[in-house]
Amino acid sequence: MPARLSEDERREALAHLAGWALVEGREAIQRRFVFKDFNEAFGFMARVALAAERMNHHPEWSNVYKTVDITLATHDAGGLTELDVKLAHKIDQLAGRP
Ligand SMILES: C[C@H](O)[C@H](O)[C@H]1CNC2=NC(N)=NC(=O)C2=N1
Repeated sequence: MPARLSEDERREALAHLAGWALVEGREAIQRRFVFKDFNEAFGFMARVALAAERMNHHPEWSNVYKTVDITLATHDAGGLTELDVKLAHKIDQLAGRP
């Protein structure tokens, strides 16, 4: 498991992740994705699930109809690592919203 990012590294990573924000009171990042309908939302989740499994790095997420809320953190490290940054970029790409 990679090491936690320093504050500078976190700031630098966030600067390249439009749409993602630090979670209040916790070392994690979050983003909301709103799709056209449930089918689009769930198709996206299926693609993210496959990518996450390949990386062995998994999101915390919830889905209500066409909205998917995602939080990323590296539980084993107790904070943010490069794995979260990598998965966030992959998720943006899969959502078609880089
Ligand atoms: C045993 C297994 O490799 C670990 O539990 C992995 C699985 N997926 C994971 N996903 C996330 N987000 N954080 C982790 O620390 C993590 N650890």
